[in-house]
Amino acid sequence: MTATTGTTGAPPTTAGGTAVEFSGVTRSYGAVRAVDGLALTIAAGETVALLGRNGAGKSTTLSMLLGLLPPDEGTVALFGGTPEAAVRAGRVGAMLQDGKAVPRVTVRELVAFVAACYPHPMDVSETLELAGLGEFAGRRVDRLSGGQAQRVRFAVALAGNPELLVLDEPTAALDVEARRAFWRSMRAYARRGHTIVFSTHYLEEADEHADRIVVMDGGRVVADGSGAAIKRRAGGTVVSFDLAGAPTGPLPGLPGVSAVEVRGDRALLRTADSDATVVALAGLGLVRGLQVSPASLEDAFLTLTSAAAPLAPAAAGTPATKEHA
Ligand SMILES: Nc1ncnc2c1ncn2[C@@H]1O[C@H](COP(=O)(O)OP(=O)(O)OP(=O)(O)O)[C@@H](O)[C@H]1O
Repeated sequence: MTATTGTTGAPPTTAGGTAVEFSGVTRSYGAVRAVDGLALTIAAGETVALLGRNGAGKSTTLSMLLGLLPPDEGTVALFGGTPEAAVRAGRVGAMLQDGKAVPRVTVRELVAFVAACYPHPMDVSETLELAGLGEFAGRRVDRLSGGQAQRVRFAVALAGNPELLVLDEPTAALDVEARRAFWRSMRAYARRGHTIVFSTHYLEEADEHADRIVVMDGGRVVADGSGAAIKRRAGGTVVSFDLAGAPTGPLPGLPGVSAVEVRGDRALLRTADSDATVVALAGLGLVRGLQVSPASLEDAFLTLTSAAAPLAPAAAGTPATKEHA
């Protein structure tokens, strides 16, 4: 990707190379293993979503990436050096989940102050524009709504014109319109050749805005690839029907079936061969309300993580795979 900027100074651009590298990283809090043997390489210029449920280990991963938390085991490298060195050199901008507003300064003053701390900052007006703060530039930062304050945190992350932008659940407090505007800005920043890592609970956001989705669960990477590749890997087809009191015992053994889930009186079978599954179901007389549909990204996500508690787990014990569409 080529970097084009309309910024002041001469921002360093990362043409190729590795931006982020986790090798065998583990981190526990007491008895809780928040991140468990993480190996992850992110190339410069990639936009990567860390997708996972509450407690999957995303924030802990991002804290280690930023050098805010040391790993118990393993190493984290940014641009081939330590996270601390990359942060000190102004190569990293971060937007974390919390962060208190500084009282009594205006949005523009705050962004200008932060920009001045970096060797190759972005032009302040451009930063405000990109973060959707043009009309609030003169407003005190402690007099903003939750969504506006979130945009200020985005502006602060952008101010240094970082090569690597790290965003922990960046759209959590934003309404639909602000969310759209945020992603537009983020994509514009990514097009300049910068690397972006963001965490999210939202499958659609990950699918729509990232080049690559890293699905975490229980501190581990359970899938890594494009949205399409993840759907392919965990998806296949879902065949569903009304159980009407029929026993579920034979379902996991039907041809093609990789996972079985029961929601109320409905059985959902994930299958790699829907024709064979449907024929077998017909043989058992289980065709009431029969539906055959492609697996959604959400289906894939539920298969890859343990939330669905499938009767016959599809991928239990299999290592995470990496695929690209
Ligand atoms: N400071 C802490 N002390 C003890 N346990 C913690 C601490 N921070 C996180 N944990 C635990 O570590 C695990 C991973 O938490 P983490 O915050 O990294 O997950 P997450 O994917 O970011 O979750 P969320 O989406 O809810 O922010 C969870 O089980 C959490 O309860």
